[in-house]
Amino acid sequence: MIEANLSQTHQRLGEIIYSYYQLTKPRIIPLLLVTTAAGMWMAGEGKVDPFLLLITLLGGTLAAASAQALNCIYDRDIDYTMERTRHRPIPSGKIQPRDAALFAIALGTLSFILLSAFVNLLSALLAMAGIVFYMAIYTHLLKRHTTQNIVIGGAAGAIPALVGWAAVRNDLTWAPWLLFALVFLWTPPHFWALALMIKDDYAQVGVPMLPVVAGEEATTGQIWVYSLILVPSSLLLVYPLHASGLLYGLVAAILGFIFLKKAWLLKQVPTDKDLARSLFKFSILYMMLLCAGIVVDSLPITHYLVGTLPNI
Ligand code: HEM
Ligand SMILES: CC(C)=CCC/C(C)=C/CC/C(C)=C/COP(=O)(O)OP(=O)(O)O
Repeated sequence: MIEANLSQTHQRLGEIIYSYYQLTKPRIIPLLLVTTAAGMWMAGEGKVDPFLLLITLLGGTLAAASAQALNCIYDRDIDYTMERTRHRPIPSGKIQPRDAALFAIALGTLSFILLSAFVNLLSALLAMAGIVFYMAIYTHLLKRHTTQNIVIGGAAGAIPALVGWAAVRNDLTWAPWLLFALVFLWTPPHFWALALMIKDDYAQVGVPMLPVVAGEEATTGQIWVYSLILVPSSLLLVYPLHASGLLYGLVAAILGFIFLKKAWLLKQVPTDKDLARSLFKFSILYMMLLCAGIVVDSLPITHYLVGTLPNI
């Protein structure tokens, strides 16, 4: 009897922990951290202190989780109506908004304390700016009011790259701002490709995502324009900034070619959901590999190997 009660309590506790985990939209956080790591390695020119890395990624995780939990509280009405989001912890009644708010405040506070105490004030303030921008500008001001919601709001998702650089150098030069710009330019193709697939959901709750208001043709046209700016911009890290080298340049060029091809194919058949899905999925791989390219390119072993290549 006691054993059965204990096992029930364990199970209940497990469910509660899982619900809080879900509240942070955990699947998105790893890619945000990958952009932070790219900023760190670029700033450290291949050498990053493991303790600094750990604390920065932990602080970044806590800040992003806090931002997502706050977003879940604010958007609980539309999340309840949309099929994709109906099972989130707040609309499904697993977590009360008040408890979620306490959780989000605790995460945000912990992030600020960790980053300011063990990293530096600039990175802590940037992470806080990310939370405020995502909530106040994207979620509150823009999401339900303009088709440009994710273009301007996308700046929040680009801040973790700045956090990474600032954690190592305690400043912000052209190179981190370019990395910021790459994530910023990448966000519209990333999100609109997905929005093309789930536009009926957004239409149902009156969120003016571009495909809902302007239609598929205009959206794929915009995706194409942003992709056309993104791909050449990614090479600016090599020249004129010299913040990354030829290996990264090669990776960026190959990834960029595939990105442009997928965006172009989608532009030809704007209603094809498979092409939209393909671009959305590739957008995630693109950002992951682009950042991996920055990291690998910065490593001393890469410099050594590139140095041993015969001059052409
Ligand atoms: C305003 C900007 C953005 C919006 C509106 C947006 C929106 C979304 C949405 C609605 C999903 C589907 C998630 C779900 O089904 O619950 C998604 C997936 C995803 N997003 Fe974004 N996103 C944005 C920016 C970013 C940024 C900056 C990153 C990271 C650098 C990112 C990384 C991801 C990843 C990794 C997934 C796939 C998650 C999975 O495996 O299901 N997103 N995004
Ligand atoms: C430094 C720092 C903490 C930055 C915060 C970055 C951050 C949390 C970016 C998230 C971007 C994102 C996935 C938005 C989802 O949009 P949505 O909320 O409209 O998606 P939904 O339709 O799934 O709810």
